[in-house]
Amino acid sequence: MGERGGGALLRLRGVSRTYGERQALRPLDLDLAAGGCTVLFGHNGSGKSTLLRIAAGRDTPTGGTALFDGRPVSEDDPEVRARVAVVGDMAACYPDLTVREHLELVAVAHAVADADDWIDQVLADRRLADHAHALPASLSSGQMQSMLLAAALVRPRDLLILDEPEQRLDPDARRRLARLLLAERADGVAVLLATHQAELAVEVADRMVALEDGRVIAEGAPTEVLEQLGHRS
Ligand SMILES: Nc1ncnc2c1ncn2[C@@H]1O[C@H](COP(=O)(O)OP(=O)(O)OP(=O)(O)O)[C@@H](O)[C@H]1O
Repeated sequence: MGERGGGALLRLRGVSRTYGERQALRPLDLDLAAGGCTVLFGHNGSGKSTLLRIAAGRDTPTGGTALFDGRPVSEDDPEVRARVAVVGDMAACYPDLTVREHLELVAVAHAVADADDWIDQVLADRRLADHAHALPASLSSGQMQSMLLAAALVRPRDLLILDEPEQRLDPDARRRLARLLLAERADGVAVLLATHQAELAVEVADRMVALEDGRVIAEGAPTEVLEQLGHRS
C-alpha cells in the first residue's frame, strides 16, 4: 500500500456546494491517500452523492478547492479521466450493447491493449460470464449493478469512487464486493465510497465521514464513528 507522492491523492479543502438557497454541503476537508478507503455515511439527502460528484470532477464546488494529485478535479481533464474510475448508474448504459461490449468500450476508451483476458477475468469475478452477451434490459438489478462495477474494473485506476455499490447485491455478491475493495486498497488504489451499510464500512474502510444535512457530524475510524452515532449493528 504505497503512498503516491507521499501525500493525499485526493485533497478537499473547505469544499461546499449550494443549490440555489439550499446548502447541500457545508465547508469540509477530506484527504485520501493511495491505498486508503474513506466511507461517507449518512441518511438520504445528507450530501454523500454531492461530495462524490465533486471528488469525481463531475460537479464543481461552489466554495473551496478539490484537488486530485495536486490539480483541480475536473472530468474534462484527461489525467483525471485516465486515473479516476467512477462506478456509474444505469443511465450510463447503452441499450443495444451487450455486457461484454460495454466492458470492451471502456477498455478501448482507456487504450487497454489485449483487454480480452482482463475482461474475461472481471466477468468471471463478478459472476457475469453467463450474461456476457446479454443486453442491459435483460439483466436483473443486481446483475446490472455488477456490470456497472465491472466497467470500472477493466481500466487502470488510482482512485475508485462508488456510490452505494452494495445496492441490489445479494449477500454473496456483497461479500465479494468487500473483498474486491480490500484488494483494490492492497494494490494502492484509493477508494471513496458512500454506503448505508455499516458492516461494509467497517470491513473495507480505514476512515468514516458521517454527514447530516451536508455537515460532518463525526469522522474517524469506522467503529469509533459508529459508536459515536450510537449505531447498533
Ligand atoms: N441537482 C440538485 N439540485 C438541487 N438540489 C440538489 C441537487 N442534487 C442534490 N440536491 C440536494 O442536496 C442534498 C444532498 O443530496 P445528495 O444527493 O448529496 O444526498 P445523499 O446523501 O447522496 O442521499 P441518498 O442517500 O439519498 O443518495 C439534498 O437535500 C438534495 O435534495
